[in-house]
Amino acid sequence: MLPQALAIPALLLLILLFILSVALLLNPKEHKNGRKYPPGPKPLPIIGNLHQLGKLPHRSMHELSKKYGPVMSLKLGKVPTIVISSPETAELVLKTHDIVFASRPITQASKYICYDSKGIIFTEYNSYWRNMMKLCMFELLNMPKVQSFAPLRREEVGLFVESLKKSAASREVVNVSEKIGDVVENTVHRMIWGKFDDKFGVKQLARDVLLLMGVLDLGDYIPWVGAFDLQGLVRRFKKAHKKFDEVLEIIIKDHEASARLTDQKSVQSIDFVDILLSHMHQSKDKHAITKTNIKAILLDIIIGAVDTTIMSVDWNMAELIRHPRVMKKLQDELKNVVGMGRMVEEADLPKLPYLDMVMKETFRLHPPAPLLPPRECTEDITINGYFIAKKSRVLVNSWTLGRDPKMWSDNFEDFYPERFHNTDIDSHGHNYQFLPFGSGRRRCPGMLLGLTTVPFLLAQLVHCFNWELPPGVSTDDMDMTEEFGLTTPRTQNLLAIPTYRLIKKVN
Ligand code: HEM
Repeated sequence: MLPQALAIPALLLLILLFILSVALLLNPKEHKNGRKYPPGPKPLPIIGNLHQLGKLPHRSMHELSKKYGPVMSLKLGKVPTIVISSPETAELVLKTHDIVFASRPITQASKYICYDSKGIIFTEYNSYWRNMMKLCMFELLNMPKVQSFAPLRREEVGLFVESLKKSAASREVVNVSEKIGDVVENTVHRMIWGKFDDKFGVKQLARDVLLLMGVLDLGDYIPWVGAFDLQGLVRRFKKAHKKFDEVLEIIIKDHEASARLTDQKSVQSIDFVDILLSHMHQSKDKHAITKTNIKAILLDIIIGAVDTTIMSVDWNMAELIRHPRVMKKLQDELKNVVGMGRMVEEADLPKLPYLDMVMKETFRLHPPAPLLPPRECTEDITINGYFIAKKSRVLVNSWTLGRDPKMWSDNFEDFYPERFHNTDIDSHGHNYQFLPFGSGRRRCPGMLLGLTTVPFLLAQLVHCFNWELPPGVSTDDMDMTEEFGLTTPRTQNLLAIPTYRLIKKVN
């Protein structure tokens, strides 16, 4: 018999143990080996929680996280996956423990299309990635380099405005999304290859690659689907890669030949291929840059730059047309700062605070990469009290962060750029409720370029033209549904009629 003094605590302990065991039986995942695992919906055999992703996984995960919390566990096929859904936990992953989450999983697409993951985006975190990132940051995407391409952007945007002016003169309905796509593609491709006539169809090949990269590849989650190529994707990946590679070879050979012919190219005509070729085989160690590395970087730059920029400008225009008050306020700012006699110059951008707020508000509601490209955890770690095993895939739901009512107040669903007024929230990745370019070591290296191209193009569209929807279409009819892929564009193209509004001839 237990002494009376101990009997009551022992009984209490027994009751407690019983309650705990029942709780563990009901939710066996949450505690194992003394570890507390993140909660999440129960996975099915083989597919795990794949069936719960729906057409728009960021939205499905948003709904699930309301029930399971900001560190949620899913099993995608056989891949343990953690979804991060609050600014506090995002900070733990992207700042406090950044190095543990700085790797990316290798996917079939990155293996077969992106030169066995030899670029930047889909590369594991290691000395190879650090070297490639350094090369990109110092040689291609730093501020002086971004500025050196300003004349190119100005020329392409000038052509873009001229073509819209023609449509305006004939009151044509313009496919604004397509036009934005063209000007962004022209700008990015010219920066990469220089002025070219695209006789090999590299733009279309790049489009094919971008489309394939966005397909949900079940082989990444259920190995036998990949091994037997049941979706037929591996065949398509290899075919797209081969075609793209053949054209790249020709373009690179062309550049090598012209480099031999002309010792000195003018600074303005130097493109990314020239810059990268000048670094080829410079060092003798394992980090020497080879032609394959160059091709992989060029492809990753296309993957990183094209669709993100197009969809950013497109969503901005769609939101502005839906919100005439905001459009008018932005046009007034442009009128006051730039005047009605000329187009916007890049030098004007820092003097346009409302334009900056509009762009941020669009990024908040429509982040181009709503789940950020996946990270992979490189060691066992505990986040917010939850154990996360090495090799888990980690998704930061940037779309949810932009809708956190604690951070953005109850009107978080509204398009209201003024919410950024008098705040120090910027796009650089240290405000964890707002991560359009990600954060930490893997933050977007093209951020400066993106933060120049997007507002420059947008400002031009808004300053040079008034926009109205086609006859019979009202703002309520605008379909704002998203499509999930590598980025998250609108499913419908934006159609509108421009009216030219500048007074003098465009300079
Ligand atoms: C509006 C434009 C853009 C947006 C919104 C955007 C967004 C992003 C995001 C969210 C990431 C993932 C960051 C993370 O995991 O923390 C990323 C990565 C990346 N972006 Fe961008 N991006 C844009 C433009 C560009 C441009 C113009 C380039 C290149 C010229 C570029 C190249 C890359 C690359 C190479 C990575 C991979 C970085 C790594 O994994 O180490 N991006 N971008």
